[in-house]
Amino acid sequence: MAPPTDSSSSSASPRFSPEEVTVVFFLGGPGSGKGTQSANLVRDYGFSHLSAGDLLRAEQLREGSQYGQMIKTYITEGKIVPMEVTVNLLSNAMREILDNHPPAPGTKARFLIDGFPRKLDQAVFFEQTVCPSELVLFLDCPEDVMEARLLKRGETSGRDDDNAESIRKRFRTFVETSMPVVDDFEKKDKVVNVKATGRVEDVYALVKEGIEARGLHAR
Ligand SMILES: Nc1ncnc2c1ncn2[C@@H]1O[C@H](COP(=O)(O)OP(=O)(O)OP(=O)(O)O)[C@@H](O)[C@H]1O
Ligand SMILES: O=c1ccn([C@@H]2O[C@H](COP(=O)(O)O)[C@@H](O)[C@H]2O)c(=O)[nH]1
Repeated sequence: MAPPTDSSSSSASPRFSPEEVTVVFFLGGPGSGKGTQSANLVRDYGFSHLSAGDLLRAEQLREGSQYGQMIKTYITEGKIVPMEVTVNLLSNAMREILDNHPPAPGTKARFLIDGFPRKLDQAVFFEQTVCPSELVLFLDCPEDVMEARLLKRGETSGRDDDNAESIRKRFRTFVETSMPVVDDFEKKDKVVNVKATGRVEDVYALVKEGIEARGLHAR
């Protein structure tokens, strides 16, 4: 992985300005459907989708990565990888997308950041050093529904953490560490809260309604 850029210093200004990019954080418990709904949002709203979990899994597998074993352990235990690693991966992925696919003149690039921030310090660090977020989309789903979805996904996903024991740990981390992030953004009136128990297309209809009400329109 490239070494941290200047933006990793908390005294630096953000690497990207909100005039240049729109960042939407996409949160929800494990198995709430973030990845599934992200595909719809990419298709209709012109987002670039960045999944923090996918970036970490790719880094884990990258030959020569100094973080590979550490990431594997954190993921299997359902714990949150130290934020500098994740924020650096996200920030570098954003730079690469902007360089390779610059937005059309007069438009801002849109980034849907899936499964991040999972911890309050990550949220603060990202917004200070990478870019402030515009909105937080939150999929609200009970654990029994998420557990059934994840166990089913685990039959084919090959993921180290789609098993009963890791799922239980991920749920605990979500409640104890990630829900406070959602609560904090709620206080700032930045959260679009969507009930995610219905069929994929019904959840997507609610997602669209919620973000359109906040002024984010299809493109
Ligand atoms: N509304 C839905 N109804 C039924 N199954 C769903 C629904 N949404 C997603 N799924 C299925 O549930 C599983 C988990 O969905 P998905 O991978 O989108 O969740 P996620 O929130 O991204 O999970 P994680 O955070 O663990 O990566 C997938 O197998 C997906 O096909
Ligand atoms: O910001 C993040 C996001 C994810 N992780 C770790 O990855 C796994 C899997 O994440 P998914 O979003 O479900 O793909 C998660 O349980 C964490 O261990 C992280 O550390 N930081």
